[in-house]
Amino acid sequence: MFPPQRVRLPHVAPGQSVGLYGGSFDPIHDGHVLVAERALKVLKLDWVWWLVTPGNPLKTHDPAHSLQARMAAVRGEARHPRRKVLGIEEQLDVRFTADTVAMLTTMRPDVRFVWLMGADNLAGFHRWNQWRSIADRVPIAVIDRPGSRHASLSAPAARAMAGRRLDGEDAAQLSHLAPPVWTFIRGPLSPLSSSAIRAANGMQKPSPS
Ligand SMILES: Nc1ncnc2c1ncn2[C@@H]1O[C@H](COP(=O)(O)OP(=O)(O)OP(=O)(O)O)[C@@H](O)[C@H]1O
Ligand SMILES: O=C(O)c1ccc[n+]([C@@H]2O[C@H](COP(=O)([O-])O)[C@@H](O)[C@H]2O)c1
Repeated sequence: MFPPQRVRLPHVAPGQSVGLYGGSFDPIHDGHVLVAERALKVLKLDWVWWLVTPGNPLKTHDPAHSLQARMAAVRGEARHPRRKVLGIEEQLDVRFTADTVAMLTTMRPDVRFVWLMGADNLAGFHRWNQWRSIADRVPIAVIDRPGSRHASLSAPAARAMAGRRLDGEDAAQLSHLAPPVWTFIRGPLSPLSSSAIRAANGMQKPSPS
């Protein structure tokens, strides 16, 4: 299905765990860094791979910054150890997370991948292309976000996967469990959003998170 030879993945030892943190990062802000660092710690991950998307398939506007500029900014700002910054969706010309996850789990079946997302994304997860196939392939960690907790936990995908929810206190086990399985991670919150930053810079109106 995919031509893996077109993409080189970072080194990761067999059996290690990798948090896949997909995002527009248009631009990156401290809320993103908080999410990655919290996931790394709470889930006891070996790595976080920042997957900078060429463009969110559900967003109607193109990113304000080029993929190269966004990746460079992520490299500059996300200085936590154990991070890698990838543009594999551009390299493979895929846009849907289901395809990205299928490719990665096929290429590295010996790695424990976990998908990371903010709570606002769980609220709309049921609208993603083949969302159930994503949930069937990798555990999912949802990180709390101001104003999104209720909408996410009562969303169609959360209800559909209610029986597969792991208590947040057991989050360190998540990457060891067979999907579908997910957990909700609470902790320090950041009110930051890229759309508010773009609006403050006169780039576009803030979008509701
Ligand atoms: N402040 C935050 N707290 C928790 N999660 C966040 C926060 N900001 C972004 N995220 C999560 O990080 C990932 C990437 O988000 P994205 O790059 O779209 O940033 P954003 O601030 O939500 O942008 P926009 O305002 O343009 O929608 C998503 O999973 C999103 O839910
Ligand atoms: O595959 C989909 O249908 C899909 C729909 C919406 C968002 N995503 C992915 O979700 C991640 C977060 O996107 P964003 O724009 O909220 O940062 C990013 O990796 C997107 O490609 C994926």
